[in-house]
Amino acid sequence: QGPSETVVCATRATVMLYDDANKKWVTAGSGPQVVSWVQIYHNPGTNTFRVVGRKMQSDQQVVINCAVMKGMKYNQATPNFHQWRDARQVWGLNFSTKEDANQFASGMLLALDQL
Ligand SMILES: CC(=O)N[C@@H](Cc1ccccc1Cl)C(=O)N1CC[C@@H]2C=C[C@H]3CC[C@@H](C(=O)N4CC[C@@H]5C=C[C@H]6CC[C@@H](C(=O)O)N6C(=O)[C@H]54)N3C(=O)[C@H]21
Repeated sequence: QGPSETVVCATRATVMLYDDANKKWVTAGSGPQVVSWVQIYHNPGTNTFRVVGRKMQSDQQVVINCAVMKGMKYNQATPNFHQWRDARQVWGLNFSTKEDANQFASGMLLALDQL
């Protein structure tokens, strides 16, 4: 979180990427598939939002750092798996509970609404 950023929401999720070449979902980041702490940051100065996720393990590896684009479609494919496209790839968040999923979705929809 930068100095001028506030946290819109924060949940646990496994961050995934769709590997178009091999037509399969892969977990983002290197090493073992662990749950990440995924937050949406808001920079009120520029009115921009970004999704930042860090593995909940010792190295806190950043596995996603992606801008929320105006007009982006946030697809709630299932109650526990939500996805969206950015310019280059498709991101997926696999939530352990519907509550976590709903928490994140409401933060994302709020962000999209403010852009
Ligand atoms: C028009 C458009 O871009 N369409 C996108 C969706 C979209 C629409 C509108 C705006 C943005 C986006 Cl993103 C699109 O169709 N895409 C995005 C890439 C994704 C890839 C595969 C196929 C395989 C079937 C489906 C899928 O992924 N699905 C089903 C639930 C299922 C749930 C869990 C995740 C977890 C890992 C994998 C699994 O279970 O092993 N998995 C799944 O298997 C998960 N799908 C999709 O979903 C595909």
